Amino acid sequence: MGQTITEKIFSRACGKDVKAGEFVFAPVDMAMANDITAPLAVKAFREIKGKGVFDPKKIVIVFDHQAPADSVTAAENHKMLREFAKEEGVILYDVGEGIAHQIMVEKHVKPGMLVVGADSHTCTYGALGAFATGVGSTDMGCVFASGKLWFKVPETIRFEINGKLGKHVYGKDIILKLIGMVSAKGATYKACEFGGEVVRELNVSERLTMCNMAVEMGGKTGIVEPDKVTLEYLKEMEIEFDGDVEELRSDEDANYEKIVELDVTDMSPQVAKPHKVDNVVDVEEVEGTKIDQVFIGSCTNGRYEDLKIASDILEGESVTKGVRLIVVPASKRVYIKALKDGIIEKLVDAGAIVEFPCCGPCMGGSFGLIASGEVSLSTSNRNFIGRQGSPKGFIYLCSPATAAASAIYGEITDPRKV
Ligand SMILES: CC(C)[C@H](C(=O)O)[C@@H](O)C(=O)O
Ligand code: SF4
Repeated sequence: MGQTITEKIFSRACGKDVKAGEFVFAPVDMAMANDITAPLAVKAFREIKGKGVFDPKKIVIVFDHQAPADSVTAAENHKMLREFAKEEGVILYDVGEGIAHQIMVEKHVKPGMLVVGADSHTCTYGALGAFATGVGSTDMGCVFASGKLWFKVPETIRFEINGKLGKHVYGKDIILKLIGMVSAKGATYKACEFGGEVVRELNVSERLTMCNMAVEMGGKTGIVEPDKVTLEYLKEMEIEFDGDVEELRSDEDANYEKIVELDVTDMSPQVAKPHKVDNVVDVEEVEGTKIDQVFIGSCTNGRYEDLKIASDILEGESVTKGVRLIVVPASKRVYIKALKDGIIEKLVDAGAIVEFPCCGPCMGGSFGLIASGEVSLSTSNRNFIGRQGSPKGFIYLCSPATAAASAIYGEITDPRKV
C-alpha cells in the first residue's frame, strides 16, 4: 500500500515507515509561538527544563496579536519574551514584522518539514507541502525543551477540486464551500489534502488561504502536494530548498479515509453567515445585507494578492459613507510590496484605513472592534459570537473581492457585478 504525503513526512521525521493511526514521538523541524501563547510556553519550558532550548535556530517567536502592545499586560509579556529570546538565542520577530503564519511561510517553512506552532492556524503552512499543526502552549514548552512531540499520524481526507473557477471566485470561496459541505467537525483530526486540477493552478497565496481554514472543519492540518508553483514561490521568497518535490506526492495507491469531490464550474462567491464558519451560502443569498465595517487582512487573506484584488476593485471608487474599511497587510514584506506598487495609495484614496502588519481586528484585538447590532464583513477565518467586539455584533466571512465590492455599496455585494 502506498503512502499519503502526510505519512511520507512523518516517516522521514521518524526515520522509519509509519502509517496513519500510529502514535509517534517525532522530532520537529521548526516551532513557532506568538505573543499570546509564548508566555505560557516559556513558563512550561522553565518548569520542565529551566534553561537551554533544544535548538534556538528552530524556534520562532512573533509579536502579532497584541502588537504594538495594547495593554500593560501585553507590554510586560513582550518585555519578558524579548529577554527570553536574547537569553536563549531564539528567533524573534518584534512588533511590525507581521502575522506569525505569514512570516513562517515567507522565511522558514520548506516542503517536507514537520512544523508545530502554538496557534490553531499553523495548518496554513501545509500549502507549501509541509506538515504543520497547532499545539497547546504546554506542548510547546515540551518542544522548546526537547525538540520532540507525540502525534497520532492522521488519516487523510482527499479534497479533489475540479472544473474551472469563474471571475472573482477564489481559493477562499472554495474552502468556505468545502467547510459548508463537510461541516465544522467534518474533518476532525484528519489531514485535509487539497488536490485536483483547480488546486494545481492556484497560486501559493490561495493555497495558503485554503490550508489556513482546514482547522475550521476540524482538520489537524491542510496540505497541498508541492509542485513547480511551490518551487517558484520558494525562489521568490529566497528560501533555499534542495529537496525533490516529486518525492512528496501522495502515491497513487495511498489509503484515503475518504475522497470529497467538488466541481467549481459555475460556483458563486461564498459567504459564511453568523455565527458559525460552516453556515455557508452563495453570495446571492445574502446580497443586500447592510454592513458597518469591512476588514481585509489576517493570516487567511492579508497577502499581497489579496490587497491587489481589493485595490483593483476599489480603484476609482469610494467606500460608501458610514462604512469603515480596515486593511491590514499580513507582513512587512506584503506592506512594502503593496506600497511600492501603489496598491496602498489606491486603497487609501478609496477611503480605506490601512494599518501596520499584525492580526488586527481578526479576533477583536487591539483595534477595529464592532458595537452591538453592527455587522462586520471580514476576510478572516472565524465568525464566532463576540470575536470582533460586541457579542451582539454579527460577522460574515468572504473573499477580498466580495469584501471590496461590498465596501463600495455598504451592503454585501456580488463582486461579479462590479
Ligand atoms: C491566540 C491564538 C491562541 C488563537 C489561535 O490559536 O487560533 C488566535 O490566533 C485565533 O485565531 O483565535
Ligand atoms: S490573523 Fe487571526 S486567525 Fe490569524 S493568527 Fe491572528 S488572530 Fe489568529
